[in-house]
Amino acid sequence: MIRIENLSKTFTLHNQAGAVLRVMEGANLTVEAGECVGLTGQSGAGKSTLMRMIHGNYLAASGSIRVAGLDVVTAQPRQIIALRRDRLGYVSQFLRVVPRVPTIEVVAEPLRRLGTPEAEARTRAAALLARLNIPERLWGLSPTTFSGGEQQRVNIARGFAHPFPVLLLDEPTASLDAANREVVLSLIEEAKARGAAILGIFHDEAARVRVCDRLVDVTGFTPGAAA
Ligand SMILES: Nc1ncnc2c1ncn2[C@@H]1O[C@H](COP(=O)(O)OP(=O)(O)OP(=O)(O)O)[C@@H](O)[C@H]1O
Repeated sequence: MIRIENLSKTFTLHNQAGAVLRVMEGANLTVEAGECVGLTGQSGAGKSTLMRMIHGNYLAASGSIRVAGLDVVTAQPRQIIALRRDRLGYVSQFLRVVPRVPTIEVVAEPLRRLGTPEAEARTRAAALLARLNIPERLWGLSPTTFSGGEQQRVNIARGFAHPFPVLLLDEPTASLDAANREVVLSLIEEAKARGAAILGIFHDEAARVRVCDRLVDVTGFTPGAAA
């Protein structure tokens, strides 16, 4: 489902005399269907950079990243847009939304983009919002003024609305209380059970132990570290 081979990444700092940072070299990683792999490694080791490359936000210097059959390193932008629409979900830590769009629409939108009938999309969105304990009186409001934890839960509801075969999770339990953390861990377990391939960053160690089948330390992908 995710197959990364011999991946390298450099950053060119155009505002600093074109300095080139080599941040990753010879990275290999596979995530199979039904498996959850956790990325570890100290701050700055490259966990987020790797996730952004898989999502197609950062361009690799070389190597390949096959996600549900598409190599995102060489793919055209429209192919990446299609991949994100139906096969690759990404739950980042922060919600980014268009102002004034009601919460229920924010959550239903990924389904509507796939052609799900309006009523069905809203029913699914409502079920997820209820499960994540977002009070119904807030569903018609834009989430822009919600608390950090509420915004994170709206983001999770949106990320889990469509049963993506591949999911990237960036600290999905970061600012949640115990009850909501439990809901999110159950959603992850259910996604694994239906065969999703999941790659995540979990600073919450207990969460990591519970949902991850394997851990991969990205420090091994630091230039010079590869054997
Ligand atoms: N857009 C960018 N431009 C230049 N350098 C970057 C950029 N993004 C990341 N880096 C560099 O790449 C390296 C890896 O950063 P990254 O954010 O992937 O680490 P991380 O393991 O996710 O860290 P943390 O746990 O602190 O979030 C760092 O040295 C960082 O400074």
